[in-house]
Amino acid sequence: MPTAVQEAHAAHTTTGPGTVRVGDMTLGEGPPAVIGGAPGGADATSRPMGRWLSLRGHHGARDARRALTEERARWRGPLLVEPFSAADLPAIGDLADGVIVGAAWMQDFRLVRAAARLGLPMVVQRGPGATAQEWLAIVDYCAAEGNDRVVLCECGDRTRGAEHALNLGLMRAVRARSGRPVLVHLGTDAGLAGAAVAAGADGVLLAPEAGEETVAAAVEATALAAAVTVPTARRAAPRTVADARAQIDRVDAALAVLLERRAELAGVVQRLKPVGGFAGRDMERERRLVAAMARRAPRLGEARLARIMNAVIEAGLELAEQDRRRGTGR
Ligand SMILES: O=C(O)C(=O)C[C@]1(C(=O)O)C=C[C@@H](O)C=C1
Repeated sequence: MPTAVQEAHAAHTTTGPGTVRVGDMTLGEGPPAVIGGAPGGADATSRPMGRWLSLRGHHGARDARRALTEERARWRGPLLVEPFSAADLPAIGDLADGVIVGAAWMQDFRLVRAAARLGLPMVVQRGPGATAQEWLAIVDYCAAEGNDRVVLCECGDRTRGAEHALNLGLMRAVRARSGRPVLVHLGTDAGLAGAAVAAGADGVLLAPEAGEETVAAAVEATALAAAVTVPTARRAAPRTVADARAQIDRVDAALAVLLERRAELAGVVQRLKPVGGFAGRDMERERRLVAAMARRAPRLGEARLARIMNAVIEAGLELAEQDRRRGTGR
């Protein structure tokens, strides 16, 4: 059964780009992907959907086959690899699920073509300062080798002061123009993960060394952004019952994501308060949060919102008490 986030995101894809499968990850469909960062242990609540590895840092000094075999021992999921040179391609063909054409490689057409001939999905990064035209030219080089499984990745431009200025407008335009899934490279900072997805990205790339907390932040921000952007972005007035119901379904999918997150946070409060659960109920706090919501939902108004929020809050308290009894709370 699809999750609420997948349902919320489905609308994104009916008119969105084509899809590219990398191992068992589908880019351009379903929830936005988070690729890279700490693989997460058995008890991790958030894991990346895929990982990537660059062989460039070793300048060819490290044996690609050995590096990839080691990575495979740590990570069984989808693996993308950036070669240092054409010499790395046979190992990548045998052990990886996709190739990354790094931002610094954009002008190396021979390497791009040789990599495309592996037949694996390609993630083509935009080099600093490169125009949409130059970026999309790489896609044509891949296509010329019979490889149409291309994903684009916005990596930003170097600016004075800030090292990494992402161009989300360019990313959005290229996604629409090329009909291909697009990722945004965030490095070790997940702060723009939600903004990237809200701007239309199909996922984000984190630095391979990004820690578990960064992965968790990116997973949460991208899921929430996908859930809330899709229903509010499509405000065309529905004309039939089926249309209106389809739009309601998308809004409900977003609500489900938010309600799940709210329950999780309310559970944290129950564990931290001196008296948690129903016994520690704080009606003044509830009244204030309803009043604040009524300012955003004036047509529903305080009285109706109070009924809705009472049910939401009681469901959260029930769940928190159940978690406490079973010792399962996060
Ligand atoms: O803020 C608190 O004290 C909570 O316990 C959280 C919460 C909520 O779900 O928002 C739950 C119960 C309280 O009556 C008030 C608010």
